[in-house]
Amino acid sequence: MTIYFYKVWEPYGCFSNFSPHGIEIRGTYWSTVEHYYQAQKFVGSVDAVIIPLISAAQTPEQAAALGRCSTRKVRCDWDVVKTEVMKEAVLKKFLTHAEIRETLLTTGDNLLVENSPNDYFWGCGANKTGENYLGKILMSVREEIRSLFCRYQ
Ligand SMILES: Nc1nc(O)c(N)c(N[C@@H]2O[C@H](COP(=O)(O)O)[C@@H](O)[C@H]2O)n1
Repeated sequence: MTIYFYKVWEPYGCFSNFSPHGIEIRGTYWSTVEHYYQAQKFVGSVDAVIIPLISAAQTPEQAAALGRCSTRKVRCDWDVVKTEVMKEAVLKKFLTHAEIRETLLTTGDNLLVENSPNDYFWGCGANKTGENYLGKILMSVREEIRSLFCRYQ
């Protein structure tokens, strides 16, 4: 079976990076994975000044809008590091919050797919042919958590 998720208020909404589950990474707290991910785009870039603004954004939608500003310069290695950045943050989210960790584990070996109609990298896109990197990361985090917590095996 395939489990599709996208919006926070829909089934399995806790798998979205926009879900309200904070993470602490290297001593800094981020309200959502999306806040962290968007801010990392500017580490070491000439536009690093935007990082505290992204961090302070009231919502993940606002954080994403700031991070997607086309006039800002993203770090030059972003395409190389972005999946690792995402993996670290998603793993931290599920290690931090026990209730959503249980939800992730209850999905067993089902395929997880971010049903984003316009994102063919992190999601499956409108025609379901996208790369689904967020789903792939969630499944690898599920595997890692299974071996760490030794349950549902
Ligand atoms: N829940 C949700 N709402 C949206 O509007 C979205 N676009 C997404 N997808 C997430 O967006 C992030 C990718 O951002 P960039 O395009 O790299 O700026 C990533 O977290 C997707 O999972 N989700």
